[in-house]
Amino acid sequence: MADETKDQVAEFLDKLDVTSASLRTLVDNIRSKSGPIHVVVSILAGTGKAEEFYKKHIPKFLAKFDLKQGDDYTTHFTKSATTVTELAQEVFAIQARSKQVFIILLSGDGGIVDLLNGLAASAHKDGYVPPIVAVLPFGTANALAHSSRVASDETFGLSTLCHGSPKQVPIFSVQFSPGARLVTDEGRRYDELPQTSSIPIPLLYGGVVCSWGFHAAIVADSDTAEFRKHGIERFKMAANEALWPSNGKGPHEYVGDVYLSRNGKWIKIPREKHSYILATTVSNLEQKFVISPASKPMDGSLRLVHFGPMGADDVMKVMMQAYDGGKHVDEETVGYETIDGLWIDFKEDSDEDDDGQRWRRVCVDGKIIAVEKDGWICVTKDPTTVLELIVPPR
Ligand SMILES: Nc1ncnc2c1ncn2[C@@H]1O[C@H](COP(=O)(O)OP(=O)(O)OP(=O)(O)O)[C@@H](O)[C@H]1O
Repeated sequence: MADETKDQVAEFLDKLDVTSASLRTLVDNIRSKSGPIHVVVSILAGTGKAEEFYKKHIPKFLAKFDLKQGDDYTTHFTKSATTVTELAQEVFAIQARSKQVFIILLSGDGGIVDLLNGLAASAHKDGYVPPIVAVLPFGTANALAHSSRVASDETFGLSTLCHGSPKQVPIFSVQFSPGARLVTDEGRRYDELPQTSSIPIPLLYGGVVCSWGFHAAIVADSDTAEFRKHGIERFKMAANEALWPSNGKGPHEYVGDVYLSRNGKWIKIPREKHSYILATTVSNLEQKFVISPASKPMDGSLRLVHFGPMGADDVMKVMMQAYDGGKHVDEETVGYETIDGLWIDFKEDSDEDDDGQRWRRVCVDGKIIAVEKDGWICVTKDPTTVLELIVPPR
């Protein structure tokens, strides 16, 4: 963290008038109903700066609102990749049966998706009170935070936390064919996914992106401790390897049948091979990477960006246009449409070597799922309010 940034946060805190902050009202309201307050610090998110920031600023910040650690709020530092999911299932979901839970989350998109999935089963039951979450963006891409303008100044989201108000996080569900597995531990492990309770169909919820092809590949390939050291550059490094692989082949042409649904009708994309299939509820996948320029903060729309096989230079050109304010969607070669759902039948047929699996990797909000040979996924908008996120005032 740059010294200048530290000073800007400290300066903001010194000048903060807590009486005029909407957080004052929110905290008073939550405390009057004995609602619990939690701070969750994802210590390995991004380049690992969340813990340092927490220690320097958060207890001091919360003390301004008469909140003391232990008495008024509980702090949780992640101990493993499953800490946030476990907290959501074992603590927050139970409390949310009757109370408004308030969570300050120092993490990237991964912390949000873990909360969503840990709470989703409870959220579909009567009496559930959606927790309010304030995110301080300490991840690599922070897509949800950038798209909802949470971190539009230099206070790491503290200004939004003080002056913003809660809004439903629009979500989608992704159902997978039964053999799909969650890829963890830098691609070395394959874990079971949660299932719908009634039928053995693996199911995940997302609030940012579901992709297959080039995007999923670079997220998957760059999710190693070695790549993570490079911060946001890790995506560009992985992109270069995917576009100009060392075996001299061009970028992979992903084989499958892709259908989108709109107004109750399923339409097949008229192409057997693809480079990029990406459904998203947000505008920005990174601060400057505007994948869906028509999406407005938390507008509840699901949009699809897609294109067929292209040479490496052309794929790179499309990506650069996305970095240039989202101009790629005006290209004739790029499909961009509002959808209600997405279905993919994977036709990548090799399963003897790693490559079959490799080309059937799907990304849901940064998580990587390997789908089995002849498998499928189905993405659908879900109207349930699982979480509310504090977003800036208009
Ligand atoms: N103590 C820990 N031990 C092991 N893994 C951890 C620990 N803390 C966090 N993680 C993992 O690190 C990852 C951090 O994800 P998160 O999305 O918050 O950050 P990011 O991937 O850098 O950002 P973004 O998703 O915004 O690009 C998650 O997979 C999380 O489970």
